[in-house]
This record gives sequence, C-alpha cells and structure tokens, in this order.
Amino acid sequence: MLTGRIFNIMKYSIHDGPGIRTTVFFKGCPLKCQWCHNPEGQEFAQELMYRPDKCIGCGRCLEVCPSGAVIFSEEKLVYQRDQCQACGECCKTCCSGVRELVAKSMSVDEVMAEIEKDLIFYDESGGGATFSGGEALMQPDFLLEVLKQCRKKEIHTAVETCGFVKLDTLKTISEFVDLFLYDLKLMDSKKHQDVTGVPNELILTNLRWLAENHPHVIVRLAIIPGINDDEENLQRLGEFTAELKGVTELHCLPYHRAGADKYRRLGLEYCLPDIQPPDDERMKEIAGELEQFGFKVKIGG
Ligand SMILES: C[S@@+](CC[C@H](N)C(=O)[O-])C[C@H]1O[C@@H](n2cnc3c(N)ncnc32)[C@H](O)[C@@H]1O
Ligand code: SF4
Repeated sequence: MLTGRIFNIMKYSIHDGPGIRTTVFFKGCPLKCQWCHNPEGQEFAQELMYRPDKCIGCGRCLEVCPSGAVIFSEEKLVYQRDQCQACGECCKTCCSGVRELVAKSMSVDEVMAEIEKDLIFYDESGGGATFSGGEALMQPDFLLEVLKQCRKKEIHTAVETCGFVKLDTLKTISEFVDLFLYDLKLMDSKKHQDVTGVPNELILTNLRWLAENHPHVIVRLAIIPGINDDEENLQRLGEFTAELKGVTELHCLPYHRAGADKYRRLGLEYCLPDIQPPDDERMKEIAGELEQFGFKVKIGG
C-alpha cells in the first residue's frame, strides 16, 4: 500500500493559501535552510524529539530500548542519539511526554479522511488543502495520489515548495495542483548554497517553466534580516519575478524564531541565534520596493 511520511496535519490554517485550510506536512527536504521553522521536516528518516526537562527518571525507556540508546549515568538517564534507531518503543512507554516520534506513516485514505473532516469550512471560506513540509514534492507518488483524490472531490489544493525537484516531477504534479506557493530564498547561487545547502539554478529554471505553464503561481520570500533582505537581492528577485509572465503576486513572510526550540529537541544547533525578526515598518518598506516591479505584494502568507 502506498504510504506517505507525514509529520503534522494542521487544521484551520489561514496562512497557507486562500480561506481556511488543512495543511499536511511531508517529511524530507532537499534543502537545509538555516532559519527553517520546521527542522523536523528536513530529514526523510524517522527521528525522535527529546525533552529531558520533562523526565521524571522512572527508567521505563531504559528497560525497553533495544539499541542501548538510553543509559544510566551519573545518577540520571542519558539519551545517546547516535545509538538511537527511532523505533519508538521508548515513546510508547514514557508517560511524561519526554519522547516523541516526529512522523507517522499514513495511507492516502487516512490523509484524505483528515482533509475531508473540514469540508464545510473550505466551502464557506474558499479554502482547501495545502501540502507543505519539509518538501511535499520529495514524495511525489504519494502526493500525486492525494492530489488526484482532492481533484475528484473538488477540494482546492495548494503546494508550498522550495522548487528543488526534477522538472519532470514538477510537470507531472502540477496538472493536479490549483495553486503553487513557490519560495525564492536567495538570488545569488553561491549564497543560496551557503545558507540552504544547495545552489539555486534548478529552482529558477523550474519556476520559469511553472510560470509559463501553470495558471496560478505565487512567489514567496521569507525575509531573513542580514541574509536576503539586502538591496541587491531584492532588486534581483524583483527583476526576475517581473519577467515571469504568469506571476502577478508576491508574498513576503517576516522571519520568526518559532521553530528554534525544535532544533534543541532534535539534537541540532540553531544557526541563527542573533537575528531579530523584521518589524512592520521594515516589512512595509520591503513590500514597497518590490511593488515597484509591478506585482501585488502581500505581507504574510
Ligand atoms: C517550512 S517551508 C515548507 C515548504 C517548502 N519547503 C518551502 O521552503 O517553501 C514553508 C514556508 O515557511 C517559510 N519559513 C521557513 N522558516 C521560516 C522562518 N523562520 N520564518 C518565516 N518563514 C519561514 C518558508 O520560506 C516557506 O515559505
Ligand atoms: S526548503 Fe522549506 S522545509 Fe526545506 S529547509 Fe528550507 S524552509 Fe525548511
């Protein structure tokens, strides 16, 4: 049976496309943006979120762990992530919420059942389902089946993407997507590589194709102060986007640090400790600059 690796399904979302939406988060992403608020969506492999502050020291995890990832040392339980195989046995036995598996395997029917629970809200608000992550396009077979089901049931669909996928995959998927929310992170490929782990040529090529062949593409830019809000980047992004015939709208998302704590729980380092979110005035200034290229600019999703 076809299954997807899903790490969250968010209800009543109003920032991931028009109206009230259900957003499905796919695990696995080809990028590792330093500011990403969903670090649990980056690795395709299953992972464990760990919150030692909640531990009451009962030792149940130590008893059930088959790989020796939990040890008793200096009078406390110690979790050795490098030994962990994310089997989830400790999560089942822990009663304090210290351990949690990030993702679960879901069938198309299970995902559709979640989406369909809120049909009434989509109808009233002009909403639908959004597929995000991580990167939904990294699980193309599963995504395609869910999209086909949505089309059959007349549920509006949006895909949030970083665009770093094979063009053929994008072509196949795009037929069944009503709206693309397409991120452009940085125009300079070298800088893009430094902060996301990959260059941007493929992303730009794919966006050119999509803009010519899909009726509804919105370009998105998360404003990360000191990383992509400089004049040169905004100018290049504005010029590039203005040349895309089908794109008339651009959304600017202010950087936020909401995901910072999740890095700690995943045993990762949050690389951007000192960056402050841009204030409203700065966001309006940036929106004003980009509007001069002739498209509608919205602050927020
Ligand atoms: C987490 S990404 C997942 C979809 C896809 N991988 C992408 O990058 O578009 C969804 C959106 O969140 C934005 N985002 C990620 N981290 C952010 C942060 N710290 N502050 C503001 N927006 C952020 C991204 O720019 C993107 O528009
Ligand atoms: S591409 Fe999206 S999900 Fe992937 S790391 Fe960047 S912001 Fe996060």
